[in-house]
Amino acid sequence: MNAQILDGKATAATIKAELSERVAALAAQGVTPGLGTLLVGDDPGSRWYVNGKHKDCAEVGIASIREDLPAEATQEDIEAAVRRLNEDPACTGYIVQLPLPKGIDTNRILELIDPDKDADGLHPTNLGRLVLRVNEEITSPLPCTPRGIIDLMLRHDIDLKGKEVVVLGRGVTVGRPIGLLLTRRSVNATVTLTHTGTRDLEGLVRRADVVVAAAGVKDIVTADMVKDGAVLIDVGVSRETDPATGKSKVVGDVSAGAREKASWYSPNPGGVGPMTRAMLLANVVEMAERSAG
Ligand SMILES: Nc1nc(=O)c2c([nH]1)NC[C@@H]1CN(c3ccc(C(=O)N[C@@H](CCC(=O)O)C(=O)O)cc3)C=[N+]21
Repeated sequence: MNAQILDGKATAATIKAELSERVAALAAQGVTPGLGTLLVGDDPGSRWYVNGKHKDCAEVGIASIREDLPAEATQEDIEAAVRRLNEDPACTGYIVQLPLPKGIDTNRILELIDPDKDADGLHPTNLGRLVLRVNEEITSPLPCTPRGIIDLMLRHDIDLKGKEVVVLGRGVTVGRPIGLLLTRRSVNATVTLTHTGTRDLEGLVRRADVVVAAAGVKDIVTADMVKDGAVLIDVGVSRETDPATGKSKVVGDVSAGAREKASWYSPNPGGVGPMTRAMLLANVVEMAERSAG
């Protein structure tokens, strides 16, 4: 089978164009959404991600607010920056770039974020709302990566009702929250969450109509594990040096052989990453729309 590509980059561009119109409508009401970022330290990867978020904002007309702290910043310094963002009226939503330096109590920082400004949708209050609101509309920010994965499939008319979805990886940003979204009545998928303690991973994956691979283990999804015609969403990020160029490159969880058996395949890079960024913008626009009434 020749898998069709779930092109996250192109889909994200479409979403950004839609969001630009909504930002223009807000501007007509005198409202400008503003995304804040809090970055601690000088890790080049984290800096690259944060710069990308501000570039995305500029493209759709969202204002940018930056708090950049040195690697030596203390718990108190970071908490003070969170309070500034909570109080800044120009900042309608913001993210704390993860990971934070060693020695920092990350959960304490994340819990200080005003839930109404939680652009990542990862504050305990917003995760709790996701748990509680099974059927009714959710009017709080949703976790960006899970939302992006589901949106990418639905925009390609992949029907998820009654489908068996197997998720690899129990991380807080993808594996744990995605089941909450997929099992809402409006989506109605059946979800199995697998992790390092799972027995018979192969057997579970072989049943799956949709595999969301977010383990962060290169090629963990092999051809013999995958049902013909499955939808494969490659989320995991590992880095390795490309022998041809000597440069570091992203490698996903889905092997080349597995890809061949898929009906649809979301590549990595070029799939879920750009969708995550687009959903961050969607959360910021929606938060501004809600506060504009
Ligand atoms: N508070 C917080 N929120 C996050 O959402 C968050 C975070 N911290 N820390 C780090 C991870 C990672 N993450 C990515 C976002 C976009 C791409 C992305 O757009 N990647 C491109 C390019 C990849 C490349 O070539 O390096 C792609 O997949 O095509 C990747 C990774 C968000 N994260």
